[in-house]
Amino acid sequence: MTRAVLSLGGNLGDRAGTLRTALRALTSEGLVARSVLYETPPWGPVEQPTFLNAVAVVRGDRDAAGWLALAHELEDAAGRTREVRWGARTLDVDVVTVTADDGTPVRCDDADLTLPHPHAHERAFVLVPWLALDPAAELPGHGPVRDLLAALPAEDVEGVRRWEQLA
Ligand SMILES: Nc1ncnc2c1ncn2[C@@H]1O[C@H](COP(=O)(O)OP(=O)(O)OP(=O)(O)O)[C@@H](O)[C@H]1O
Ligand SMILES: Nc1nc2c(c(=O)[nH]1)N=C(CO)CN2
Repeated sequence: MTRAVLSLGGNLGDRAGTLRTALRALTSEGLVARSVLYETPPWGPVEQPTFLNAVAVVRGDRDAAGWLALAHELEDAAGRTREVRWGARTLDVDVVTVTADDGTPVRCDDADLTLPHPHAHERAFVLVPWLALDPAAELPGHGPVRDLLAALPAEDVEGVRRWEQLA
């Protein structure tokens, strides 16, 4: 068994409906916990609409490649097409970390699967929902999520706003 932290986001179409459908699909995939939805300003160089984001923790029989395959299945089910890097999309599901049951983090350096996710430590849209879900969360190789958030510009962190009440 492994445990994966997934980041879900989207900024096209029915953002909340798409995210809720994906989160519901995770209930049959060993969903352990999920954050509420947050509204987040676009991260990165592309000018684009505001995102809704959430973080989910899942535990199941899949290995790291299996969690990535699930991420792609969810994106495909949301009608996502792959166009501009870091650009607008109906649904983006990133695998943030995968951990074995003994606590060992899985590390991968392939272009197809890099673990931990190479940008998670600098993305308030990942760290804020993750910390709300798990105050003891740690990003392997980077440290406590709480400390990573404290190191980000305040405006990045304050831009991430809770969009729905506690689930
Ligand atoms: N940890 C990971 N989680 C999800 N995709 C990954 C990961 N590591 C590598 N990839 C690869 O990245 C490729 C491009 O993903 P995608 O189009 O979602 O990029 P992006 O969302 O624009 O950028 P980012 O991955 O920085 O959020 C995917 O085909 C996937 O195989
Ligand atoms: N706020 C926010 N910004 C992003 C997001 C996202 O999910 N949320 N995903 C991106 C794709 O890599 C690029 N920028």
